Amino acid sequence: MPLTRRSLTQFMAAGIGGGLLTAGPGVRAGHDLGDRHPDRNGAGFRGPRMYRGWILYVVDTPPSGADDTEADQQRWLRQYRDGVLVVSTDGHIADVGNYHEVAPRYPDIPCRDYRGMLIMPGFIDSHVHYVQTQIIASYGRTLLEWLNEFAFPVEEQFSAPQAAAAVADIFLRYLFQNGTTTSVTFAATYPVSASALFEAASAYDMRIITGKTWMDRNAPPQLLDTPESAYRDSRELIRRWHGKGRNLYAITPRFAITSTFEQLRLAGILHAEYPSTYIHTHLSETRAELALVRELFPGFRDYLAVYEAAGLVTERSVLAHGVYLSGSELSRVSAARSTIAHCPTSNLFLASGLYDLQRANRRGVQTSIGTDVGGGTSFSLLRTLDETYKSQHLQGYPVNAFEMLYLCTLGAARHLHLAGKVGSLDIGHEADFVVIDYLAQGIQRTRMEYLRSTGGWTTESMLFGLEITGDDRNVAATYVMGRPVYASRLHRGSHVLPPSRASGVLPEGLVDT
Ligand SMILES: Nc1nc2[nH]cnc2c(=O)[nH]1
Repeated sequence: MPLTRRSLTQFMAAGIGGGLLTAGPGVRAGHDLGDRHPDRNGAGFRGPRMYRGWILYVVDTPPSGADDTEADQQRWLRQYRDGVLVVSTDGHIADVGNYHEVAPRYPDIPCRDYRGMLIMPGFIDSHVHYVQTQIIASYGRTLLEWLNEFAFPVEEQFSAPQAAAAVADIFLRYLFQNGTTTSVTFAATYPVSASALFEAASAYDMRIITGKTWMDRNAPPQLLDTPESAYRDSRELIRRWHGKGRNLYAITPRFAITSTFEQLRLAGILHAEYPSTYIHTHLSETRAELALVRELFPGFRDYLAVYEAAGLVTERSVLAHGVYLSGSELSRVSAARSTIAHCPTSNLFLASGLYDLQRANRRGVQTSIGTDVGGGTSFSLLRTLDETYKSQHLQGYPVNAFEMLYLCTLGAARHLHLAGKVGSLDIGHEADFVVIDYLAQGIQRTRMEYLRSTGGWTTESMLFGLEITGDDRNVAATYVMGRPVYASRLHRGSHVLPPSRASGVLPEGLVDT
């Protein structure tokens, strides 16, 4: 079934449920609340803000069992049922706590009322391919066929700066629509494809981790680079983007099948030269891939050993999938403090296999969650947690609601060395947060009414219901560095500007929220 390529014009016209609200770099001036001042566009005021709602976030690793009492939960959970989040002008969290204790301290700061909704840290997607946005749900193939038939052809389009910029912008809007505020994403082999995403993310002051993909074999010739060109181009991109604003660079060899050892070795050398970059690659996703890696690298004891020999297994490595890792490989991933990005919607869609989270936990392996679009089937981390639960439950590990939240907020932030910045709503963090209407769907209200009547309505049951039934319909608003970047049509107030035009042009003016 050949992929029909939609023109970008058609693509951009495709609707998104809510709307982009505002973009542009925030003002950085320390962590004080700051003075009110006109926005750079001159429309509306930027100043400190308060947000009232049910504030919920994890502050430490939740235990695996599901039977902690609410008192035990104090160790690793923060929640303020009638809470308030105070955000400074420079987009950091200045205060957080119970509304009636905290709000009186800030009598002059306007408050947005989100009572009846949750306020949680923005989600962190630890593995996704922005360049595969258009090929989501491409039918009936397993990984290697799917790459040849769908992924490689669409990625060829990203040599054109305009095409890359258009998809980068719409990709970010899908992330915001789904409450995602940090993303570790593949680009294509073309350097311009990485620059386009850095540029688009910079316009929102969003934290993005990406890099050009390295591939010097086993892919269409148009997509190939060489060890030297990949090294040179990546080094140039690192110098241009890494650490600029909130942008971070990931050295991104696709996987062992599409790189010679010489290329992998150069990727490792580049990482050693720029140790604050990340390594982002795929590892041990399908049996067919494993067999091919064995053929291509006959001298190595296993798949991981290829990356180890190239210097690619470090505490800054994000290794996507890890479905078929041996005990020895898991122990070595754990010792290196690398992270496995678990991508259940993709693993099920491509029939790759089931990642064993409990086994990984027992070996001390750090796991985060990735949507892996376009192999994955949704940009929603909530949808992805639903599939996480099912994939793990099938293997005897019905992962609990708080562990799932941890995996795509604080846990991911820790694994990415971003703790203290994102993944939490404690004071001093960057104000990336999502407002969740946990009763947006009728079935969620029906469920709550039943649980309330039977005494089963707790934070945990609310959260679990959200993770299993939730999706972008539950995302009321998304904020990046304290600025609103998305508000759903359902939840938008009259003070909010109309959505941007579908052309992808950024809206003028600001939302006074
Ligand atoms: N899911 C997935 N696995 C890969 N392995 C190598 N490339 C890819 C890709 O694009 N998607």
